[in-house]
Amino acid sequence: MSQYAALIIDDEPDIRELIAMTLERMDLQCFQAANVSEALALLKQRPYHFCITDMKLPDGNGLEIINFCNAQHPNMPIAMITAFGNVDLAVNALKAGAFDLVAKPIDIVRLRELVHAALRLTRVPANIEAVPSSEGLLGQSEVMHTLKEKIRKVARTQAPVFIHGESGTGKELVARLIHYQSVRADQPFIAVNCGAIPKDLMESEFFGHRKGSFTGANSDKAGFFKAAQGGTLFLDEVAELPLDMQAKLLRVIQEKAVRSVGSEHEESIDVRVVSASHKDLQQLVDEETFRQDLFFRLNVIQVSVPRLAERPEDIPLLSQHFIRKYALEWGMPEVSLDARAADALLHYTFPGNVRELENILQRAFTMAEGDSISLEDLSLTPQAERIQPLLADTDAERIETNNLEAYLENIERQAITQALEATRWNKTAAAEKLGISFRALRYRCKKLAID
Ligand SMILES: Nc1ncnc2c1ncn2[C@@H]1O[C@H](COP(=O)(O)OP(=O)(O)OP(=O)(O)O)[C@@H](O)[C@H]1O
Repeated sequence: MSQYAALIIDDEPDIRELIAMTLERMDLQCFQAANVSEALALLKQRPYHFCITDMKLPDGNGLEIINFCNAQHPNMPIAMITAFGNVDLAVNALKAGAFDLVAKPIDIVRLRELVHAALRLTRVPANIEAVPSSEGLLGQSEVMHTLKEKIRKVARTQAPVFIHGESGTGKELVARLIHYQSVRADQPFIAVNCGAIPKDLMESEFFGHRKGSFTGANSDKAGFFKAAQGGTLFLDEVAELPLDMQAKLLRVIQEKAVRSVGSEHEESIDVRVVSASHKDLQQLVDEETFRQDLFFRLNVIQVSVPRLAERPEDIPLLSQHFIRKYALEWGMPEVSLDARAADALLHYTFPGNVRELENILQRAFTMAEGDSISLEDLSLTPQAERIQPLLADTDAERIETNNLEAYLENIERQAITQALEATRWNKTAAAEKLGISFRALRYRCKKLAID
């Protein structure tokens, strides 16, 4: 007897038959329904390992099936059959929790791949705590529970995800968890910082190049998309992509194919794109620095990562985790925070979020004498200094100079250094503080020889 059961919902008997034949060859026992009410009746009778439903049904639509299953069978992957060009409905289906989409006319090879992926879901740990602890997202606060639940749900679909949150909140960690909870867990996870790639190398870094296609291309290179084949490509700081690159990226995502620089052929790719930014992409779209169509593609599902200030109750747990981590890494005995230090951390605002907390504790750990970390060891920047405007008194002075350029460079250097110090040399956070892009900050640091 077959190990798996599938439910096929479509009002066209030919399509149901085609899907049933394909699935039966894959050793699935198939049940069929021609409309929503038949489907709901079958869903109430027994569990299924997989469900595929048409979007438009005579007495309703596929979203009703998804909503019913979200409540009754939350672990069953549901694929949605969509008519070509119906992007809005497709996006709604993914947002509602559909596992993946199948375009009409149905491509049997693609359907088989999709069913394989759906059945693999049963082998993926449903519980986020089952992921190795080094990868774990720490936090017992309510906002973190909500986030973990969302990650669990999102990991079970193939939809693109956009992760929004301030610098250092753990966006990359969230992206990794989405990958490791998904059917792609045993395939590569490739993380790319879009703000750190030189503009003229972008195309070759993303899509690869053929040997000899430009000066310096001494061998074939695969590029990020091909490196992530079968897995997940994480585009961090996606707002930093220049507009021409955004257009190329959109094309690759739409076509599911890449052409390396210097190659004549396109190669098909199967990569889930997860992106992140601390910036408000909708605002960038309004300002016309980010393409609306790309935003629409990337932002099918949005996950927000809370600031550390929104979950102070997690600070003790995180502190203990980082102290233990450095004690282990450096082979030293574990220390604890004394009462004043613990209290100060609870009331600190952490513009650099969890990363800043980690940096503070790493430094304090090296400073600590004896078996505890004191308030002094933490060297917290006083609140007043952090909110003082960067250049508070320049306009009060009379400016006299015979070298305007050097004078301005000096002010620029001062502003950048202060922002870097205030963010513990976290360039992403410093750039945000200064209101410039990560790339612009990198360029200015280089120009002004700030190390
Ligand atoms: N909830 C958490 N539990 C444990 N460690 C965390 C958590 N959140 C963040 N971290 C740690 O904090 C550091 C920063 O996290 P991460 O790089 O994921 O942040 P980010 O939001 O992607 O930052 P950026 O926007 O600057 O790229 C990492 O070392 C990460 O492991």
